[in-house]
Amino acid sequence: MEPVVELNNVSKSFKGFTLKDFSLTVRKGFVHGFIGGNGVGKSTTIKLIMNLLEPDRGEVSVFGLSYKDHEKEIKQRIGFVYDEFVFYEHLSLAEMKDIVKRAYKTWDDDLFYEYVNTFQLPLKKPMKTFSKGMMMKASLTIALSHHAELIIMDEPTSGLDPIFRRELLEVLRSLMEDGGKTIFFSTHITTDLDSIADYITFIHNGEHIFTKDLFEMNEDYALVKGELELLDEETEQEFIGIQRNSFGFVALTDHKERVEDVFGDTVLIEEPSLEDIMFYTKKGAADYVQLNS
Ligand SMILES: Nc1ncnc2c1ncn2[C@@H]1O[C@H](COP(=O)(O)OP(=O)(O)OP(=O)(O)O)[C@@H](O)[C@H]1O
Repeated sequence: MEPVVELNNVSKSFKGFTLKDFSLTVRKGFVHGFIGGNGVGKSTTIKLIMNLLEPDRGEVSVFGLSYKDHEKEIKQRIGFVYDEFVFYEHLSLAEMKDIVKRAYKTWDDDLFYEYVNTFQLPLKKPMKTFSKGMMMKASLTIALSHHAELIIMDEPTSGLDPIFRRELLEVLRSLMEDGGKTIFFSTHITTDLDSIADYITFIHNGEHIFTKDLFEMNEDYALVKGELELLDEETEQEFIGIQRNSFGFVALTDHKERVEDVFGDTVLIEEPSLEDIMFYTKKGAADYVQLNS
């Protein structure tokens, strides 16, 4: 499958934080969710993809092109939705549109007004009067009005109410119906991804933990609950992370069938949420560091 974004062993350091040898492929035609806790490097990665930051090491390419020689072309083909206020506050949306449209060869006024209608946005009011949800809608409207092939969004749903989050997911879903488009977005609201993402990348403390197909994740991962006596050095190997309490243990595995064979009906097997997968994967990594330090 054609890669739209490729990061190859990219590193970027700030005081107290390093994105380490980060590699990532975002494939054309899919929705790719980027998950991780606060301050783990999601925005840094997105800024590297957008060429808003330069890597210390490694390579970034978008549409198979490098920013060094093709910055303008790449930016023409991306719709970017950022989590911070990027517009001039005193302008109205109509005024903002007139400024932004000059930058894009493929700007489409009809499409712009269609989104303004869908989102019921005021065209003439200064944008400084917009609520956070309205700002996000305005930002999305601008990002979608030039027929971008790749939509990149940094935390588009954070701080938004559930109704708007659902509306946004609907817009993204209908965008994907046209085919040929790719969406990459970061979030820490993992339930938003369950219904829409094809691939998930999990980042923790600047490290790429995994990129997986969501469908395969649902097939392979399981949350296992049982009594503490079932755990020993050998059976513990079956799990990515284990949490013990006075009633027993809860653990995550990524080879459900094998665990079913090993434990039979002595354990309860449930479908994990993405949040469970993040929690136990992080826990497993922390326990591993503790055991080996
Ligand atoms: N320009 C910068 N200069 C110095 N430190 C930075 C800079 N940008 C980010 N950092 C630090 O790098 C770390 C990762 O930040 P980043 O914004 O990428 O995290 P994030 O996963 O997007 O977090 P959140 O979900 O909280 O927005 C943080 O510790 C942050 O303080």
